[in-house]
Amino acid sequence: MELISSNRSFGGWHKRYKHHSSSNDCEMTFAIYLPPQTSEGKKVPVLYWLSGLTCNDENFATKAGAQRVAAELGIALVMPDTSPRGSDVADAGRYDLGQGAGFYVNATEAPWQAHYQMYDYVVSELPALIEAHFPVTQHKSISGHSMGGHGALMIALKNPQAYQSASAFAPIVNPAQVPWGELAFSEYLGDDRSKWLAYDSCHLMREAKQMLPILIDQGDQDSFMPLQLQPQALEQIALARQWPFTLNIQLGYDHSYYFIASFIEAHLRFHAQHLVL
Ligand SMILES: N[C@@H](CCC(=O)N[C@@H](CS)C(=O)NCC(=O)O)C(=O)O
Repeated sequence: MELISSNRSFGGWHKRYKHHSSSNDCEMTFAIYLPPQTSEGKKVPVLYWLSGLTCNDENFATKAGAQRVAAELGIALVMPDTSPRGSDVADAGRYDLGQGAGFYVNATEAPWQAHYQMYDYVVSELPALIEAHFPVTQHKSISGHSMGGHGALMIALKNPQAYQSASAFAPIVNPAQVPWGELAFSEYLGDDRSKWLAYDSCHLMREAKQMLPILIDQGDQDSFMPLQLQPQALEQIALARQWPFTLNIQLGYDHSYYFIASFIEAHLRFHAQHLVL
């Protein structure tokens, strides 16, 4: 692991690293925010943040303003990249497929399967690396935005024993049924739609055996909501299953980090209720 940069922030440290990922078979970059409690020798729980299309580890770190409340609560933030990267990694020359658009799945189809193993990276490789090298406990929760909201909900629904809680901003809840997901899943997973369901939050919630608390915020002025996001589809399933689930529709808010920055504090405090601090 190689340190790229280190910045003091709200009494803690924001650090960026690169390392060779065995899952993705390429060099990956991630960021970690270590709150001030870790300087006092304390181990803290972790909130993993998964970003959306076109992002890398820096969008959330520089635009969401999460560090102040993470420092107050004593929660580390881990921010992976959104896909494998590099000149020998397949790409598509468009914003919603390929580099910057890994969709947090394990690709099975050429040319993607050689490097696009983001599910294994986020679920297994990265937590093992973080827990081996930083003063953190094994307690973790997961959150994300848009494609990363899909990633956070899908990963938590598939691994309810590994996460205390999950939250999302403007998530793609039904990727098997909307254009962004249909494109990505047909490329990464092939044309057999039954294989897509393994990564579809609506399907996973319908089938789930174990429930974990979920919070979603969605702006009603988000131009992607009608076609790509549809969080009400997940809410219907949650209601039918009496799931511990909250969907807040926020009036006037769009899809941007201005929206995320407005409600990230509420998400951090939600996760703090479920993590051992
Ligand atoms: N570029 C795309 C939109 C991409 C987009 O909105 N990306 C969101 C995540 S889905 C984002 O977080 N962008 C980076 C940023 O705002 O910092 C378009 O114009 O249609």
